[in-house]
Amino acid sequence: MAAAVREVRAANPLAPSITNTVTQNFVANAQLAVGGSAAMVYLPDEGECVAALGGAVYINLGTLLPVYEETVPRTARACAEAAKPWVLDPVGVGIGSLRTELIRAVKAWPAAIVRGNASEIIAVAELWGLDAAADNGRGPRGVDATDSVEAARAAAVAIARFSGGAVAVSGPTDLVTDGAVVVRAEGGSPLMCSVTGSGCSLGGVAAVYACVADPLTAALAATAAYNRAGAQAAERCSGPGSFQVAFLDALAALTPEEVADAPLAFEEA
Ligand SMILES: Nc1ncnc2c1ncn2[C@@H]1O[C@H](COP(=O)(O)OP(=O)(O)OP(=O)(O)O)[C@@H](O)[C@H]1O
Ligand SMILES: Cc1ncsc1CCO
Ligand SMILES: [Mg+2]
Repeated sequence: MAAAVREVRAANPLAPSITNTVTQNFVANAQLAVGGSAAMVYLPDEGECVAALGGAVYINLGTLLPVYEETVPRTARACAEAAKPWVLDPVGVGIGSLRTELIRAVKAWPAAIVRGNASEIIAVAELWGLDAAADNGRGPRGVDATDSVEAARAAAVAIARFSGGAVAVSGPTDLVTDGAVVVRAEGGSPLMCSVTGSGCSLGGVAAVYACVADPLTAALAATAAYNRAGAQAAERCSGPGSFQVAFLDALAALTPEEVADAPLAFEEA
């Protein structure tokens, strides 16, 4: 994790995004704060182009446009063909039919990291037919979780075993797994739920680290960085608005050691 943080600062890797219009700015700024480079695109040929240019791609389904019916599968396929890791954030899975279709479609080119809140991870495992234990989810309420992180454990492990990558479930305690180990990470702040895009930008930062590290290390580094920076920002702010500013400052100031020393609890999956 420390090496990933250090290498990103040294190499300034590009992790392009296809991501929602609500939080694009926060995603890009968080990617820059950790030392990465950002580029947001919408069109199918641009997705293929940036898949070739970038070290890893972030795809977030938060606010779909008709063109995404082409952009998302073509970009995921381009990543798979170029052996580039990509990060899936299945925001709002369950809203409308296109989201469902796209998540079904990209099962063919599995993401190196699937990042979402607990309800989204449970819903993806169900959609991909991966895990019978997962269908006790209550389903996302719009873009927010209604399930606990622990309720998504089996779904997260099933997705990681299927993809061969990592799954990061965010919440009060984060859970990250590669299908062999399950890691829990504490920290952050409840204020992160009052700033839209805390999760989206976590996915964007995971993509930056995936440019230089394996999926599990990248997901853990991003999660640990968020927990550290979130806790520090909460001490320095006076509410959600100043929290977001303090959070970006804290993210930019994190040392590799602070990220690597974040408390993590490992167990066998
Ligand atoms: N109660 C909490 N205490 C501490 N940290 C939290 C809490 N809730 C969420 N977080 C942190 O906030 C970040 C985003 O997680 P969250 O589950 O809110 O994502 P999300 O629902 O996908 O967000 P969004 O869709 O708005 O981007 C993670 O780093 C997570 O650890
Ligand atoms: C609020 C919201 N709506 C669609 S995407 C998004 C950002 C948080 O996921
Ligand atoms: Mg989200």
